[in-house]
Amino acid sequence: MIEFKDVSKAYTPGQPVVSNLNLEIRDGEFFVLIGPSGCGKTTTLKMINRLITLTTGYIYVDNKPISNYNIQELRWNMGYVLQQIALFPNMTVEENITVVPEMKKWSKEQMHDRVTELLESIGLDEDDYRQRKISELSGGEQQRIGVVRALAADPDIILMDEPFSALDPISRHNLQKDVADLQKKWKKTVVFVTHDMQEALTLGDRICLMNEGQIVQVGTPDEIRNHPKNDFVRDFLRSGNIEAVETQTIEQLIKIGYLSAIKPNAGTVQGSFLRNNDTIDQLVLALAKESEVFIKDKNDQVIGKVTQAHLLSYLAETIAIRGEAE
Ligand SMILES: Nc1ncnc2c1ncn2[C@@H]1O[C@H](COP(=O)(O)OP(=O)(O)OP(=O)(O)O)[C@@H](O)[C@H]1O
Repeated sequence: MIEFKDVSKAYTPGQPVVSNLNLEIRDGEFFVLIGPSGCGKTTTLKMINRLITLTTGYIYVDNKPISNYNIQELRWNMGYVLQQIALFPNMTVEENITVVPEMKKWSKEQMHDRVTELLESIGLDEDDYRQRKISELSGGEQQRIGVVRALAADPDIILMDEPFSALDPISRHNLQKDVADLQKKWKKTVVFVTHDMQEALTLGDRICLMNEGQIVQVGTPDEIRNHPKNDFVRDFLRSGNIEAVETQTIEQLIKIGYLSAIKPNAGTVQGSFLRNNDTIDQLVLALAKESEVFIKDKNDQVIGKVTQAHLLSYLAETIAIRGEAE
């Protein structure tokens, strides 16, 4: 667990950019820090691995103040992924991934197996990618390597600072999915900074919305969407084109009848699947590739399918309604 107790940071004495932060980030949780530019997200994140020294208060990792840790021990146990890909361009993929395991004196065999495992986990062919130089990879591939490098020495905590903001929407979406899958698989505690509300709602188990160095609201995506604490939270939701949960999830299409039944006795259903509480954005991406997508409910039961025609009709209606409102 990571715990903030009355934490403040002032780069200039008397002018705190983060004030009286009290937070508990649970083990295995995907915790998102979000807020407008300059609100103190990066400062908060970097205080956790002591890249920035806090001014007052305490941060505890597993009940021990971070100041009591040997700094190497602390950082080796925290993966760190940045927006600017901080890989070594002239070194190979393998050499980049094994920087920390190398420092921790893992055996050659252990490191080789770990690289294989990590490349597999992000769908990159190990024979093709292991010996490639970073400079020979696309931006999306580089950022994938950045993510698995942070996982290489099996840290308990991963800190991520706007890791996908420089990527195109498709690479971004794919990497979001990879990171969500990796976090679930390896049960890491992730602290993730973003200013993109859609990203926060998709990835976060809990979201901490900050403004001017203070916490405005902490809650699950549903709590934030359904019970925004004040107008600032409402405005921030709107900035991500998120009005309210029911207008933005597949459930909305289902409610108005855009769901086709699947023939009884159709046998095993094959194709793409989404859940009724997934977002319309996810549906758009899925239906850009397939003509129909099967929808599951929260109990994992397939309840029907949504087609491209359904989506188009729904979007046309939404545009028409917006037009009337304006
Ligand atoms: N090294 C520094 N020295 C002085 N002031 C700083 C320093 N780093 C950040 N600040 C200031 O602290 C405040 C918070 O910055 P921080 O980078 O934490 O915000 P942020 O929410 O991550 O912003 P962004 O989304 O733009 O990255 C800003 O006003 C910034 O100008």
